[in-house]
Amino acid sequence: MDGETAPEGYVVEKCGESEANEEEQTTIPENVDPLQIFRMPKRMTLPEKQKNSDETIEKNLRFWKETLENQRITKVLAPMVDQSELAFRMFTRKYGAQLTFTPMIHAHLFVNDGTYRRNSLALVKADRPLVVQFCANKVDTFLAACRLVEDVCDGVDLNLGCPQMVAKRGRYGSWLQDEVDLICEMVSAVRDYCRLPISCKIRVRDDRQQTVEYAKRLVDAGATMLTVHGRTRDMKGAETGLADWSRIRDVVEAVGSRVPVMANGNIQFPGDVERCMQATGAVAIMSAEGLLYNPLIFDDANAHVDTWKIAAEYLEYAKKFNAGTSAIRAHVFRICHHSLLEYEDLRMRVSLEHRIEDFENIVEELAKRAKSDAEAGKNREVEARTLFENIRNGILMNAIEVSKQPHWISKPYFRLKEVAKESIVGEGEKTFREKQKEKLAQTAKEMGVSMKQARKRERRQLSGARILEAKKIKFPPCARCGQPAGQGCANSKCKKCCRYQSKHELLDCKPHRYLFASQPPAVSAEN
Ligand SMILES: Cc1cc2nc3c(=O)[nH]c(=O)nc-3n(C[C@H](O)[C@H](O)[C@H](O)COP(=O)(O)O)c2cc1C
Repeated sequence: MDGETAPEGYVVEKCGESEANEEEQTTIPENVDPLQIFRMPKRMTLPEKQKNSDETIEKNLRFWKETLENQRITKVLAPMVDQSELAFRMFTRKYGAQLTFTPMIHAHLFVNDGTYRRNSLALVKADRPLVVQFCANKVDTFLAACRLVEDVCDGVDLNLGCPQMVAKRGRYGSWLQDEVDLICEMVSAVRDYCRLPISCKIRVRDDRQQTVEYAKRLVDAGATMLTVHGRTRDMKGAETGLADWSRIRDVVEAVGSRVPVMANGNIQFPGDVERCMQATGAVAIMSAEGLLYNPLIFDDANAHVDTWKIAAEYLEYAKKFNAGTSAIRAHVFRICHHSLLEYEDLRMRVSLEHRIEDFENIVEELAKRAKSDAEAGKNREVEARTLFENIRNGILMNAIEVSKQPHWISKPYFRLKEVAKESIVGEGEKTFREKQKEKLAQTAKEMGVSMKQARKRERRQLSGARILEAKKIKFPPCARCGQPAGQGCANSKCKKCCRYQSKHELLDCKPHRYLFASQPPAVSAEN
């Protein structure tokens, strides 16, 4: 089936897939437990396309303004690929997030691939209000995707901010901002034919006036809410830098009376929400990285606590809401970022483990070490309090100050460029990055290869050495043959030696699934 030109009322299914028994329920039943997980069905039928009445369009236009006002929503969790998954959405809600966005979903895959659809969207009734975000570059596909989620969320959003190369190749995100007519057509189609209000998430353009014109066009086309990220498309990776809140204010002044504008960028400390609202005039604040490194920044009372406590609680949510391994790993990395820089072996374990129990063990170990670090003389109480006081007094903590705080206290992550801005580097001195670059140029020259190749080789060597190092930690040698022993093996042996010993001595080893003691050999897993 061609998702781009699909006729009305078609059945959406993956090519070659026949799932006669698959449920076709597309709404969350009324009497369901608010925490029960609902997944999108693999097979879905789009109802007849009907044009919205003027009243519906008018109602949708008012929806976000009234919802944000009535529910006093000011704190919003940003859409983040693999990171604003159900578990993290629910976790941040506990600590102050009032509106959440799903990770970006590819509209084309969502419409055409039942397996992708099922895996890309997990929902619970308690996670509302919720916006489902799509990326798309075709009017029909985008509209079909939006109509598929009509009964499971409160709004749909078009991602016009993603600056990555993958988005450039796929022609979506911020790379679509050069095709404003197409964007407007997509937005208008949803306004006219979908029951949900449509919003857009944009980046500021290089030029102030251009940004304002862009925002006006989107609102004219039917956008009922705008999120403005105060960085341009080129501000990414090492060049991320600080968001410019004054550029967000331009948009608020231009269209703020017609639709709500949310500000995004640089929310890293609790007080930043109020500061940003004041500086931009935006009605609400959206945070992404700030919440990843410290999921409690929206909760002024608890904002700076031990990272291992936060990580342990997140893992409970991950278990409850069935988060995927890559999302869990990335969250543990970010929440415990500063501590994992101290404990290299734990960092390696985070990158290699897969099971949730393993992540729990790592966090437990981190807690033990952090506590003993604290007992070993660092004046944790005073330092933590200083950090909090500084924030409360509205003194924006600079990177140097933050880096002085104990690593186990949650705090934001600063990129080198921002650190440099905060005058960690004296005048005329070279930044860490510049020094690294010089070193790499020297290596490349010696090896007679390009800088890119030299960097690749360096990385390969580094990761090889790290994996070997981690393997040493993970797999102690088998007590019999010296090969790596199985993880958690009851006999401290490799699989083969464990089987030999278990069979002859009638022992159980659960990790290797040998049950010679508890089950007769005939039904043992060795067969
Ligand atoms: C891990 C990660 C994933 C992201 N994924 C998305 C996404 O799916 N859709 C989107 O519009 N923006 C995405 N973004 C951008 C954020 O929503 C946000 O606009 C950006 O990080 C700036 O906000 P911040 O300064 O609070 O981090 C992502 C950002 C991060 C860090």
